[in-house]
Amino acid sequence: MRNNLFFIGLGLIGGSLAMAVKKEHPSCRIAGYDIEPEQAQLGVTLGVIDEAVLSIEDGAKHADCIILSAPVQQTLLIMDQLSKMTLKKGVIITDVGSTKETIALHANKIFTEDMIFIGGHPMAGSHKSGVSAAKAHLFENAFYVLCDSSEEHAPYIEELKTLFAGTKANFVIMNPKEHDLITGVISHFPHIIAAGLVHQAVQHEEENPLTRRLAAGGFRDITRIASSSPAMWRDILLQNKEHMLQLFDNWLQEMERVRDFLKWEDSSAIYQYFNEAKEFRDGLPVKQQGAIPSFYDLYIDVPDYPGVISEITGYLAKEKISITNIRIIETREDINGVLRISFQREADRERAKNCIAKYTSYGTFFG
Ligand SMILES: NC(=O)c1ccc[n+]([C@@H]2O[C@H](COP(=O)([O-])OP(=O)(O)OC[C@H]3O[C@@H](n4cnc5c(N)ncnc54)[C@H](O)[C@@H]3O)[C@@H](O)[C@H]2O)c1
Ligand SMILES: O=C(O)C(=O)C[C@]1(C(=O)O)C=C[C@@H](O)C=C1
Repeated sequence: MRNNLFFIGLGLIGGSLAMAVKKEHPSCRIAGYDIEPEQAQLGVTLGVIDEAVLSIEDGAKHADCIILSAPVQQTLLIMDQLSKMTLKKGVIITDVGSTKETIALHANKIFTEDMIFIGGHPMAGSHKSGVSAAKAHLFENAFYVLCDSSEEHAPYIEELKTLFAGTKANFVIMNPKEHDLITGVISHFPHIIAAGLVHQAVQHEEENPLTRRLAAGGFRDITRIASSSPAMWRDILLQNKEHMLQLFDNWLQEMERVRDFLKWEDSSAIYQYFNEAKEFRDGLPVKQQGAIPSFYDLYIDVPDYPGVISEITGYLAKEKISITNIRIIETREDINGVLRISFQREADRERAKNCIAKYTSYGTFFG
């Protein structure tokens, strides 16, 4: 068992992985380095890591396994630094980056055979950044891609899976190029669209100041990911440039196609367009996170009075039930509002339903 772990870049993903490791293997000693030392220090305060080190060299020389969890362009630079250091023979080096091909090619070029590089990508996350947002269960049921199919590395891959067993993720081996193409479609390009929709609203706001205030459920849902870290997404796009450029061409054609349906008032084509999308979307697995994290929603019929949100969250806090999101869907004078609370796990939603029934007479239903 590899007992000394070293995380470089201690934000949402590094922190979450460190917590999952510690939960499964309490005897592991986890050190962390972050270019912003207060992040690593916060990691110690929050119990995410055991020790914050002040340089990469300090943490790397004793490590049995090094985890690179910084934005992907930074990962390349950190790899360069590691390749020039004296590390433990047979050290496993892995990363968590959202892109895999450039990193894999770089590792092949610079690491000696005593440095075992296995590229990785736990495919769940959030628009939040920083170690304070880290959660041990972030990757539960998500896919955890490992990009290494070499026979010689098979035993090391097994070691890594054992080390990361606390993530409760589903490990899959994938070719880096294939990984970048698929994640380009279902993760990277959608982030461009979300940011694009926000830019469109900003332009409209100049002429119609009500735009921001009217931005309701649909706009908020589809643009949630526009709140993600700009540095992280800049790096991802730069590393997945070729696939992204192709996806831009496909997207422009797709928008032309639907634009024509509308231009010619082809109502059956418009219906078909939405219906096909709905069928695919409705068919996505809901109990598995995959790259699209599932949120388990609970709707609560609540009276419309100031303080109702804190009443409900108070009951949930009493029973230590964590929520990921909360929103009033509809509030009008004199009628009930509907409060939507999202949970990361189905079990939490079930507990919340029972909790609300215990303390109130408000109706609840699942979304
Ligand atoms: N956020 C997600 O949803 C998600 C999901 C899966 C994978 N990833 C990947 O995980 C990695 C980290 O993303 P995150 O969401 O944890 O971001 P984050 O911003 O929460 O954390 C990244 C941390 O890396 C630090 N850092 C930056 N440059 C560094 C350097 N040169 N040396 C040391 N530390 C450095 C930052 O200060 C920050 O604390 C990225 O490569 C990203 O592509 C993100
Ligand atoms: O849930 C989110 O906010 C995410 O953006 C998570 C998300 C994704 O696109 O699904 C983002 C990047 C990752 O590499 C993996 C997961």
